[in-house]
Amino acid sequence: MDNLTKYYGDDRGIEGLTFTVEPGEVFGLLGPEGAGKTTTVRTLMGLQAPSRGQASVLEYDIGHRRERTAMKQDIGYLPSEPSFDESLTGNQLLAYHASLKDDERSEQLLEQFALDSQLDKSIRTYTSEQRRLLATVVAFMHDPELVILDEPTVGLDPSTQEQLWTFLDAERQRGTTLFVVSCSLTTACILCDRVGILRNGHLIDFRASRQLPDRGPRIVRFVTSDPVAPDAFSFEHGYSVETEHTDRRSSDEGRTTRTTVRFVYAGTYETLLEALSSYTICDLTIEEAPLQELLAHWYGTRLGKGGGVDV
Ligand SMILES: Nc1ncnc2c1ncn2[C@@H]1O[C@H](COP(=O)(O)OP(=O)(O)OP(=O)(O)O)[C@@H](O)[C@H]1O
Repeated sequence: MDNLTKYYGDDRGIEGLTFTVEPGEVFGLLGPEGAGKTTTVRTLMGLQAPSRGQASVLEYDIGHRRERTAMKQDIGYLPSEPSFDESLTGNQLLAYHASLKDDERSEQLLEQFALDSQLDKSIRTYTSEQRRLLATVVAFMHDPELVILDEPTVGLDPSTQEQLWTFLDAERQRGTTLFVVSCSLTTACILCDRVGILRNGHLIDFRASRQLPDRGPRIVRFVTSDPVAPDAFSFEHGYSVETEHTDRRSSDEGRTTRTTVRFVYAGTYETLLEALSSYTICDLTIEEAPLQELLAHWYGTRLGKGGGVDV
């Protein structure tokens, strides 16, 4: 991409994106909601014209209609929300795609994703997981050199997510180039060799996988009746620690103080559980932190929609 820019009227989608994804690389374009990820994919796929700049996908210049058409047959594309003609069966859909771009491995992929028994049924009857896996088969069936994946694991249950990560990791080992667009740091940490951070339409940084945590950070929130020292959760991989004390009436008519501790944590669960084990825990939740939390930590600012600075 060379200075790839897309404006919607006066609204900026992306501006000045310049970078190259190397053959065989798994590259992650990571950004919060509204940062410009979908704009980048839609522009690369030739679904909308750039306002300025240019890009080549494999050897195809996206500025030329014929080259865009040839490019779409050569690469694989997994949209974030695959849509199909619901009246078709899985077999009919695959036959249609095979007629457009060849079929070298759908049989193997269908077996791997346990979809082979579904193929005579209409897509209308598929679960959302089965639809996503069917779209994955369509994206990889012609054994493309490059696959563009838009939010590949959003909305999948944990076991299907795991299955897709394993599949994509095997694809990496086969040498397929993957361009993964995601707002999930966990997906980026697990899959990518390198990520580009998109914020407010600008690419602000690149990080190699060794500069990423092992997993996406979690928000840990727990409530304890024990006193908590102010620096108790200043771990190497913990940050944004907040504590709040509340006074409660207890059952024996006395009063108890409870402390709620919330922090963002990107270390191992063993270290976390060891730190928590010295407290009487009244309540505990651990959930994936939004990407904004990590970007705020890395770049020292609170980020709003699109990754812009919240003021
Ligand atoms: N069709 C459109 N018309 C006007 N503005 C748009 C259009 N599509 C996107 N934008 C704007 O461009 C910016 C980037 O949006 P984009 O959808 O590319 O971000 P994103 O990172 O994909 O976000 P999300 O994760 O929510 O899909 C946002 O400010 C958005 O409001």
